[in-house]
Amino acid sequence: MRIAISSDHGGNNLRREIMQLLDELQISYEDFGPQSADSVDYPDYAKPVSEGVANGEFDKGILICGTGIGMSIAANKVKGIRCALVHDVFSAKATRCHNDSNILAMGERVIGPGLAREIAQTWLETDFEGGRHARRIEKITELEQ
Ligand SMILES: O=C(CO)[C@H](O)[C@H](O)[C@H](O)COP(=O)(O)O
Repeated sequence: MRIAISSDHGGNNLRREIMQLLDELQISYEDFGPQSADSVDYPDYAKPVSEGVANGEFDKGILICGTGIGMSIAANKVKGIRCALVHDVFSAKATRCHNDSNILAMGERVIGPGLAREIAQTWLETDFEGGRHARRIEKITELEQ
């Protein structure tokens, strides 16, 4: 599994925490920054991760900003992206099982690093269930046309 990850300035610390988790889990990833604490615009950092997942260069993406909201809105503008904004473990599991979400968004100003790590690990390790959920994903895809 290959992961693309980025944040804005509001998500820098949590992004580093999640990259540490990916190292621990021996999951390979590409870090799209930012590399400084300067204020940046989250759509600029959502773009390479979302496009990389949409074009198949990466299997999944992780986006972090202050709330996760801006990142998730931006990511979901890219065709083929199903970005889930998640701040609890139940939803992390459910969005993989039911929505086959391919990007996880979280907010550094919303949850602490311990919960964020648990959410990310659950999301990374949970498979899509298919079945009735596949039919619904097809209908989401139709909305993109
Ligand atoms: O997009 C967001 C809100 O939906 C993110 O939380 C951003 O990180 C936030 O807007 C950045 O705010 P700042 O005041 O410029 O740090």
